Amino acid sequence: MNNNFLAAYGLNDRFAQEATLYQGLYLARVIEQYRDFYHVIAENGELQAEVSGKFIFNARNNADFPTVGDWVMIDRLNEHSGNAIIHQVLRRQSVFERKAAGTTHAVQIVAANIDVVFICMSLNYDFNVRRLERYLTIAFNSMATPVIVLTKADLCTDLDRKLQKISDVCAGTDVIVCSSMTENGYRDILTYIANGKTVALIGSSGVGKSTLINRLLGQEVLATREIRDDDRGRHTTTSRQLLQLPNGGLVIDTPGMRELQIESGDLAQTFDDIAEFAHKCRFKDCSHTTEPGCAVRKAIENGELLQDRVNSYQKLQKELAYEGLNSRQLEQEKIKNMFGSKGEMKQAMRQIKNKKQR
Ligand SMILES: Nc1nc2c(ncn2[C@@H]2O[C@H](COP(=O)(O)OP(=O)(O)OP(=O)(O)O)[C@@H](O)[C@H]2O)c(=O)[nH]1
Ligand SMILES: [Zn+2]
Repeated sequence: MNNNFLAAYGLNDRFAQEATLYQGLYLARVIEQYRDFYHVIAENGELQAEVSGKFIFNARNNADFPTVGDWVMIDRLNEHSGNAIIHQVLRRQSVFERKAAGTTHAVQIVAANIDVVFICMSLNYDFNVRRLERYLTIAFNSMATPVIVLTKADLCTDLDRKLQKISDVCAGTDVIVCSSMTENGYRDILTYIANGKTVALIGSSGVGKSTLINRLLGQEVLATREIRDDDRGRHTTTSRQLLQLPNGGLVIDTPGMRELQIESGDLAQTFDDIAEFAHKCRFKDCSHTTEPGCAVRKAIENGELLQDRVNSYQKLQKELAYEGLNSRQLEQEKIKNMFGSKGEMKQAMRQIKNKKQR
């Protein structure tokens, strides 16, 4: 297998190793998703592919189907006898999901195997610490590493105050300040995009994600807003969803990633300060509203916690869909199906756990 070529598409030892479980099949990465087929990159280059009938039969829900960023096992390396057939999706290292429109239970996977997710927020009108908390929750739940990117520094006059506000809610997450108005305005971001690493950008519309991706690409591949306004639709010049950057990194930019809202998430990590107090509440399922012996309310009274922050925690808690599985649970389910022996499964679970603790 020519893994050097695929390394430029993010192949690492973990996937290469898992691929050896599937004798006679070839490793490929999904770079684009259409309704009924995919574009994948394999060791000889790009191919059109579709899932096998057996795959469809065995799929339990949408989340089982390949998505952009997935590593898959296909049956051929050339197209001469029709589409390549996808037989298997390798276990995802990270996964971004959203609820499918109009349903309460079905989740839709929007991208997989992202190493670093840039949470983009502009320093002017979009600046909102509560929104940042939401995106951090999404990021932590995905198992990708979040980095906060503050855009449009040129439009901000009180940077220090805003940075302080951010450090109050997300100590431990790196923060980058950037601007497209200066030549080197994106230099710091590049330090997070190593060779073969896959990144993605999330954040509200208009914060400058396309501008940033174009800068990273070194060319105007994506239509930014001023171009889009008089030109129909977005991404007019390309429909690629997984792009290679000149420095060897990869960026995933799917419509789904752009529309991510908080739908599932593990709030504990984003709100670990609150969780610490909640631990000491008299009742295990304390809602921190009227219960006696509530350590969270006491912390607010003592000035150890901000009422605002607790409010947004409670609001998010309500919004979270607890029905259905979150992405981590989905992956665990999948491992169970994939690995026959308990030992193999345990090992895989340990890997996930280690990754989570990092
Ligand atoms: N002043 C200033 N404007 C910027 C900066 N970065 C982007 N913009 C402008 O902000 C507008 C929106 O930028 P886009 O890159 O299209 O935003 P986006 O996040 O991709 O938006 P969606 O595609 O809708 O998600 C454009 O007019 C950009 O030129 C910046 O650093 N400073
Ligand atoms: Zn309480």
